[in-house]
Amino acid sequence: MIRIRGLDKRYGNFDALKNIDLDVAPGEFLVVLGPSGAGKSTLLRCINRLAEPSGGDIHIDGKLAKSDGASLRQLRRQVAMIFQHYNVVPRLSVQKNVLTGRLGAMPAVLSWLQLFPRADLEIARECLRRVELQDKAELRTDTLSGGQKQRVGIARALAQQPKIILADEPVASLDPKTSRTVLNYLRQASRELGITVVCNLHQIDYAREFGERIVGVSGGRIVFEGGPQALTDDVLKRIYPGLDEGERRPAPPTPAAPALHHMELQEA
Ligand SMILES: Nc1ncnc2c1ncn2[C@@H]1O[C@H](COP(=O)(O)OP(=O)(O)OP(=O)(O)O)[C@@H](O)[C@H]1O
Repeated sequence: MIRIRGLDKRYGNFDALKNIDLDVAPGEFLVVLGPSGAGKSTLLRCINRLAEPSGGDIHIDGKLAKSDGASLRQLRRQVAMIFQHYNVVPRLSVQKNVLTGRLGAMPAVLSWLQLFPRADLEIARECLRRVELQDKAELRTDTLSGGQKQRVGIARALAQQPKIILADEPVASLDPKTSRTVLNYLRQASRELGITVVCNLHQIDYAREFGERIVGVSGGRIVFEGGPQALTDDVLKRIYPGLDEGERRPAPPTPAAPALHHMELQEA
């Protein structure tokens, strides 16, 4: 579904990605693991052309990705994105946020007027049902907890009916229990709908639990590719050079201070 060959991305003199070769199979749930600054976000942003590669080729579903307007529109319809900070519109209802996933598929005049055909309203309802937020459809999105906002982000991505979802650290701002819930919704959708998912994660334990395959990125290069069982201590040393064993161990199941806010807002 995704075929990357010789991908380079430079920012000035800095090599953010160096000679990346990567294949992602249709329907696969691939986790990209690596320390901060490794190049994980840059990799996703090159795949959907939010960042222009400095060299190399990316094929999506057999087609060479290009940067002209028509190619970009087609690419953005096929590839949805989920962000760390949810990127929902706070004052809009949950349903309207999900419907924004339909805008790329609508005639321009209807999207300007925000007139959604009945079929799109049905798609939005079905996507909200998948993340079990159908009862919150009419609420303003800023009344939801962090985990619920990310479920809206997933529903919006699904409403796009994409072939690929790129998830850029989708649970970095959430406590462990909520993180697993959110990743489960994403995995379920991928399995049931056959959507290819590339998911950037910081957390080793989630990578092992959710990744069908894991790619380790360090210093802009792929330093590991394999199944969760192959993610040994030696491999982790390659992905996280300079960190001692204790630091590489999964975080204890207590939420970090910033996540407490989300915990307080969670549903009972
Ligand atoms: N627009 C930019 N201009 C200059 N440098 C950039 C830009 N975007 C990213 N970089 C640099 O490229 C490197 C890789 O960044 P990237 O955001 O891809 O890392 P990451 O692995 O996603 O990190 P994190 O987990 O902290 O988000 C970093 O050193 C970053 O500072």
